[in-house]
Amino acid sequence: MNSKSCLEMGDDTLHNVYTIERNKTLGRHVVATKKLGVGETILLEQPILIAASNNEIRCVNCFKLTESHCEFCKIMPLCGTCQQHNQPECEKLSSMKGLQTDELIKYNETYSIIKCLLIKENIKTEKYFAQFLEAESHIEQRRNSVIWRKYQQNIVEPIIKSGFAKYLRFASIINEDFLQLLCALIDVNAFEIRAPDGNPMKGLYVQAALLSHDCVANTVISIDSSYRMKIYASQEIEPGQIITNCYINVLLGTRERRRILWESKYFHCNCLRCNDPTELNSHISSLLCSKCQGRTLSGYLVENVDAGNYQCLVCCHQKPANEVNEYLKFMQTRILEVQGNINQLEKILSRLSMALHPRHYLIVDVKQNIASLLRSVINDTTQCPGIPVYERTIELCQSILQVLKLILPGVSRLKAITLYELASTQAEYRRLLYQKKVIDKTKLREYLQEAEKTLRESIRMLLYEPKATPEARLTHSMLQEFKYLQTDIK
Ligand SMILES: C[S@@+](CC[C@H](N)C(=O)[O-])C[C@H]1O[C@@H](n2cnc3c(N)ncnc32)[C@H](O)[C@@H]1O
Repeated sequence: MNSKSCLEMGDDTLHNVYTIERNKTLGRHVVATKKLGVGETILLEQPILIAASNNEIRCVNCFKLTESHCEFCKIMPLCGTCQQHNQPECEKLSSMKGLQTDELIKYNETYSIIKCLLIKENIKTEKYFAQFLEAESHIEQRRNSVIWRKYQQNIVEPIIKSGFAKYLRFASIINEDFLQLLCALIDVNAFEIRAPDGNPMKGLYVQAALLSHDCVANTVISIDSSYRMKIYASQEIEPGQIITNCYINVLLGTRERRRILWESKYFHCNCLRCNDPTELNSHISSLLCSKCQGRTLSGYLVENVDAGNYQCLVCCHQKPANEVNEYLKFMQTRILEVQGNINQLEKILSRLSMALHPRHYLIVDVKQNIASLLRSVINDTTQCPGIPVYERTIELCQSILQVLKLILPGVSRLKAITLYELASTQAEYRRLLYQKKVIDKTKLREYLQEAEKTLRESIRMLLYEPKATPEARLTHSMLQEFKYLQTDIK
């Protein structure tokens, strides 16, 4: 992608299916003006800004990692392959004679703010900057916080010292607070997007940022290889209904999700899932009750936030929340220590299964890890995995899907990919059983029809993905596999 298209976002297609409203809790938010069917496009948008994350330095044209800079403006990172970046931006920077470029180059986190200021400087793009300024920043909550002080040192002071402001038309409004405001606006409103190497970057989409959060969102967000965002309905949306996006990983428990949302977006989530101690019956944060489990009554402990404990829904047995959280933190570290080791992960899984609900998020996390390692064994043509490898993969995919179906109603990429892994493992497994003469032709056909049904469900969910995405490419392979299955069945 080049930076020119990045700045042409205002001309993108806006489907006239929503209106922007405002209330006390959500601030501005997006409401459907008509009934939206599953998969219906709500918004297509180009970002106004793409910025590197985690202190990485990326070419401003192709976003690959680089250490070199543009030979004209001598500021913006530009890789050896890219000849130029956004022309007005480069010309403006080149014209700043006497600018202390060292300060900017030394503190590379300044680039995103410099680019923001240049969006305002350019009369063709300043309207997008104006829209961006209307967004929520929570600047007062951030004042003098750790992040504030970090940005003060790494962004605000270097920009001020470089003398950058004096070259801008609106120099008089640039002060420490204004630069902190821009940093806050990016943090609260940017989306995590993928760099060419798969690492995270930040993308600023002014329209899409208007969507409020819900832990069970009614949209899917997809970003293609030219960073164009597509938002489509994951389930039917009625006129007047709020259109929502989930800002965080759905495979976390309420305590973790709320903590992350509070620390990064400065609000307390009160969605249906967060307010339900069973998390929509998924029990993704529940524990086994050591008092009544295994007896006639099998209870689960769910968190009672107000009481600061976990309480059994059947026998009312209690555990202090801090004790539970310490245990979860400890087990999380153990999981990280044994990444990539199937046997160790299986051991941890048995240990977790004695304490946590079978759909607890840590159990799901370990199961996902094991399933993905087993899938690599199955896909590796140099290995001949035995029947237990297939059986275990199928079992794991099925139990992961049970959780996903509860917390991700409607269309979901995660569900589609898990369904695909299940279907292809099922098909390969049954073919192997047939080869080994464990099952006959009739049984094989029956089983392949089952895999075909699962694969069809998966493909149906990925059909709405934009063309230039990994998921669209995956759909292509899935369609091939679907054809093979149909031929085999015939
Ligand atoms: C990406 S912005 C969304 C647009 C924002 N309301 C605006 O007016 O610019 C994220 C901010 O919106 C608010 N917000 C979004 N979802 C919310 C929710 N479910 N509950 C409360 N506040 C929410 C929070 O202030 C959050 O920091």
